[in-house]
Amino acid sequence: MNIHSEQDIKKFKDSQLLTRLLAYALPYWKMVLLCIVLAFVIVVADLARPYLIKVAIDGHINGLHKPMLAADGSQAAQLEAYGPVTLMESRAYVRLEAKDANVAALPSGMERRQIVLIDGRHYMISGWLPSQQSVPALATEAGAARVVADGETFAAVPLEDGAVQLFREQDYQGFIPLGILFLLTVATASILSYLQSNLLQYTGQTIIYNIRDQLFTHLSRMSMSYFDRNPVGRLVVRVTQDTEALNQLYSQVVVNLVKDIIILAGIVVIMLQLSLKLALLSFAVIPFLAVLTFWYRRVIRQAQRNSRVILSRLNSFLAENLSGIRITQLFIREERQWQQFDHHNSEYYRAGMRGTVINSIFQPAIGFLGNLAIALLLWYGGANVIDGAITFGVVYAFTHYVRQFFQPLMSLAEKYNQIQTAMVGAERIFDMLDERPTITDSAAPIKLPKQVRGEITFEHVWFAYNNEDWVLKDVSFTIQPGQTIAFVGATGAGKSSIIQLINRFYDIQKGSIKLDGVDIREIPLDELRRCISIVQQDVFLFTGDICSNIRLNNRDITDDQVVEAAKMVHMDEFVRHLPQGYETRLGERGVNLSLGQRQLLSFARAIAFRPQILILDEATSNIDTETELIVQDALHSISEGRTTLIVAHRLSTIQHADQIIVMHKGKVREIGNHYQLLAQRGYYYRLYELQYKEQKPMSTAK
Ligand SMILES: Nc1ncnc2c1ncn2[C@@H]1O[C@H](COP(=O)(O)OP(=O)(O)OP(=O)(O)O)[C@@H](O)[C@H]1O
Repeated sequence: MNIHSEQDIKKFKDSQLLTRLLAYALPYWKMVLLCIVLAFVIVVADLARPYLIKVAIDGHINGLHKPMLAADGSQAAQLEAYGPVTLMESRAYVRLEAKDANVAALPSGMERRQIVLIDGRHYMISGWLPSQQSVPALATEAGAARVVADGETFAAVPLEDGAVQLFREQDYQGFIPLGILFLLTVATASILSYLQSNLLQYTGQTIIYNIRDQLFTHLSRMSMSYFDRNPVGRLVVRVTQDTEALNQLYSQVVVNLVKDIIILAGIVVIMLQLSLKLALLSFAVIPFLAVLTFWYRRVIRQAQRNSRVILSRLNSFLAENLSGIRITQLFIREERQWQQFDHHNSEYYRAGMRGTVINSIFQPAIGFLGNLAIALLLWYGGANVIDGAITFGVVYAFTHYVRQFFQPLMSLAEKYNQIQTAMVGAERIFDMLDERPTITDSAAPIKLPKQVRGEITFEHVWFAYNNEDWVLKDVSFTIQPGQTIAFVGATGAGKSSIIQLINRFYDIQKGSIKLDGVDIREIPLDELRRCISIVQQDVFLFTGDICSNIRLNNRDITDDQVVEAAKMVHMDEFVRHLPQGYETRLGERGVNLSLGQRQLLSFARAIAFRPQILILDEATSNIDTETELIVQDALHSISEGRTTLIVAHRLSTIQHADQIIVMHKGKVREIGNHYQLLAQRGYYYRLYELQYKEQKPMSTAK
């Protein structure tokens, strides 16, 4: 399988994903609950505003022309039951809500009054206009002013500006608490929104922090075969990008979704309360909305998945190609690599465009439906205001509520994107977390004694990386404690594989590998690895200084031990010449050290850890002959009392080994020391001959 072929994982049901995602949020349920409570208060404050405006319009701006009750000043206390009383010329007046005006029987001593506006002048008429759409006109009858409306005639008294002001006074007074309330709702909503968003961010970031930690710990336990299958780029995307998508889910979506639901429910309730007819009219667009949302959900989900898969491929490709940029440039493969990149890039572009097109249809369509609802309101509500069935304030409030109703729907697209991205991210993360390391401790591990002897036995070992092509076939040998053993053989013979098996980077399929007589599968992994150090041809340096690279942050290794190890491999002198000595920082992958210097550092690292078993896999291949002689010399003393395994192509480096194991096509071909093998005149002899033929005459006896 091509490692770039990022899979579209569809292992989990959405409900499973949600349950697992919620499980991460569970420890923070108090915070989440607090956020939801805050969201509730914010919604109440938000929804109160249009209602306050409605009260201002209907109660005060249009309040002057409401039907009134009038009584003698002495009855003012009685009138106060209806609302604030205005006193004018020893008469008391009180406004009635439109519905109170339908009461036919008047309490005794009370009269109907209403202020009407005709040709820019206010008149107080003795009675109520028959309906709100009545158009009053002035008529004079025997010198007295009369007002005629819908065939009814009312006695009328013109009101002076001062008198109108008197009636307006309660409106001016009414605006003050309304204004303060309005301001309070704005301030409350703003402050609580600030608190809520910070709290949400905090919760989201903490959850994601935990997930990232879990991922990293999980990854560091994974077996080598997992890393063979998964390119680094992909894993990096998982830990950084996919977790960020989850953060969005926790900090933006979850609580806001609850908030949106409260808003929608709240608006529906308020609308039904204010006017059943207008509410039903506004809801007429909901079926269209449902169809639109259903369509959107279906298409965007697929588009999102595609886009994520392609992005992951692009990232993996980038990560791999940037690490290998030297090779690309050396072999002048830029054009070809660019073509491949361009292919991924344009696929991602197309996937992105598809998402954009879908969104660019959905959002305006929702907007259109919202405006359609408002148009219906204006048409029907407007006509009803004129008829007097609905007040202007209600229609005004409705237009606001419809807008507020559609706002969460408009941002639904965005949220849906976030949810989808998060779900895809969650799928990948859980898929990764569910992958169990294939190399684990056995159920009942056997602890090693404090002092490991270092005897290694291979008994009929069969091994394949992919369970098919045998790399090692029936390999058996024993290495006595403290012995130095060398592996030789052609490229691909299986030497490095043997090394990888000893520290259980991979597990074998058949046979057994034993350390001090215990099958290594029974030994706790960290105990096994603690007693083995490996020096490889390709040395990896971590960002940090030389000292930390030698001791790999192991606090048990003192500074003196680091220096001692460096001295043993003759690295000390060179390090002391560096500007900051052991504290010299190494750039990413230690670009400021030569290959040979890196290998020396790797030697020092292996020695500092004082392992019982030392493995050198082509460890001196990059070191010059002179330094190699010094290192060989050092090796002599280092390998004293330690089991040492050496893989080398240069036979000169392994002649002193106690045993040489000659590998050929995954099998042990010959075993013996240098002289025994030469005497056998077999495969080793031929190798030796090839390497030394031109340098010195053959000597097989000593
Ligand atoms: N990580 C891996 N995944 C799959 N196959 C592998 C892996 N590493 C090595 N192999 C295969 O195993 C076989 C033996 O490889 P190994 O590295 O053990 O040989 P070697 O004798 O050490 O060779 P060299 O002298 O070149 O280092 C090779 O055919 C190689 O293709």
